[in-house]
Amino acid sequence: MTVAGVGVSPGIGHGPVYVLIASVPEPPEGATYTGDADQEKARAHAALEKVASDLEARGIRAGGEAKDVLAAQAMMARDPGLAVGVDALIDQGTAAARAVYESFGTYRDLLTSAGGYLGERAADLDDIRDRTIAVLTGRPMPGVPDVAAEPYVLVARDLAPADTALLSKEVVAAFVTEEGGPTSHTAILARAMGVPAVVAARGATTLTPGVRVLVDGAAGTVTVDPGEREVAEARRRAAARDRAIGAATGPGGTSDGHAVPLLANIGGPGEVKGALEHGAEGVGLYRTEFLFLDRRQPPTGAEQETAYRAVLEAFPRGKVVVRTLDAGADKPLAFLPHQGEEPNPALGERGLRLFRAHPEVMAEQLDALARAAVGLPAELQVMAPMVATVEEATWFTEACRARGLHSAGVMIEIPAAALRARDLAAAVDFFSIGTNDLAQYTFAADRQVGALSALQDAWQPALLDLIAAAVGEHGTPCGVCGEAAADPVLACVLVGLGVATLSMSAPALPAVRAGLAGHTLAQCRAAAADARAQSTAAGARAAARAALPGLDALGL
Ligand SMILES: C=C(OP(=O)(O)O)C(=O)O
Ligand SMILES: [Mg+2]
Repeated sequence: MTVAGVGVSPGIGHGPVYVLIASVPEPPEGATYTGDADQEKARAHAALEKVASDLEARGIRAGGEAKDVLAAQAMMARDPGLAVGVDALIDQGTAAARAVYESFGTYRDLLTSAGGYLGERAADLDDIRDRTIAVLTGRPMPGVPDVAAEPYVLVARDLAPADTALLSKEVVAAFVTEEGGPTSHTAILARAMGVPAVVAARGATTLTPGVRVLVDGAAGTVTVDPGEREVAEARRRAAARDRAIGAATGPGGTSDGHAVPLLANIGGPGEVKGALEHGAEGVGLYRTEFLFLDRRQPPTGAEQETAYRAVLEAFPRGKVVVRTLDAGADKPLAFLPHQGEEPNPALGERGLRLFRAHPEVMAEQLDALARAAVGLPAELQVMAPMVATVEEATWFTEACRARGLHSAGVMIEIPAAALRARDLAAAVDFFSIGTNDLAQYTFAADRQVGALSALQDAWQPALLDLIAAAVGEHGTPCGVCGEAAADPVLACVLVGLGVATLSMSAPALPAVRAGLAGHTLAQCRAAAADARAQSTAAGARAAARAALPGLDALGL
């Protein structure tokens, strides 16, 4: 049997299925136990202690801030008051699992009514409750195991950044999700980790836990219980492709010497090593929001400065494009609450718009960036996300210049900005096209929704037209940092459209480098023209391939 989806991170993954459990069912009201009360209490205490020590061990493995957060959670599980509450309920005949559920409920109400920082701890408490109930009822633990005897294939409805924070290639053989499109965060994280991934795979969560599957992250297939020969053949093909693309080295460019700097998209200093290993010439998109996610307080200016400096130091001769905080919509931040629920978060107060509502957060970030660059040779460029108008672009660049940040640009990810790039060009030093959001807003298709993944296809001719409009003839340099740049065929088309730099998840760099090195600038231009002459995404892809004869030999 094969489950089909959309391949978003190439490579072959093989291993047993682990289905991510999102929640543990509530133990039935009025549940009782048979047997001895002391034994039931001992079971409850042992379960709480197991959860506490597991959390502590995970914290030690993760280190950093996660260690403190998990240690604090372990302390909650060992709270004597909680145990007293559980015991009292067991004395009244309530089963241990239900007693745990109800005692945690009392604590939860206290925390949420206190509000603020304490209120935000309610989610931690729910996590401990669910874990304890899972132990008591013999159910699988919610959350993702971060150690395993053998790398597993993680199957989920969707994955949040917090689910994957502790994972690595050594633990996960592949990701498979039912939701998500090519630009969803599951896809971006998988590519950043170099782990094969298939999204929009309907029915994947019904796969039997433990069954072995073969995931082809390029073809978008998940084959259940494959034969040994099939696995070996898939691995052989992937290795041959890796060898062919690994032969291209050095700075990015076409075969006739048109330079196209190849840059990395990173989420923090932790990804610098991978970027360098894959030959990144600099950073084209530093998504700073990862420094702010899952925090109850924003990072201090000094903490930000350290993170930015670490990245600038790693690229003494290259450029580093730092994007200011892109919060809101799919990246909500606990300390920057919205005024009420937004009915359409992707169309709401996000990116630069949120910064305008909280100018003190932007001031602190820009000041930290200016300090981080002092005395370093790297070329720091700063850009704002979600800019729609000249007025917004001007507001941002003026704020940068006031702090001595000399290269200030904006992302082009809203159709209005692409259409009037000529006007914005006068206000900024550079552009970077975010094709993920540009596709989302062009096709009115939420990038998190798996069912709409076809509309997230960056080969859609309408998107190619908007990219051409953004590059324009204004002379302001324009790069691409959306996931479209990671497709080696599309990368040639983007260069043919006049895009100056390409930035992508680091593991995608070798294939893009090889694709460009196998073609001339004239071939890239012809591929772009042929693709734009088509009326469908499939037609555009086929036309571009036909104009790029070097792809087959590279296995691309
Ligand atoms: C690069 C982009 O930004 P993000 O994926 O972080 O929204 C984009 O929208 O293309
Ligand atoms: Mg974006």
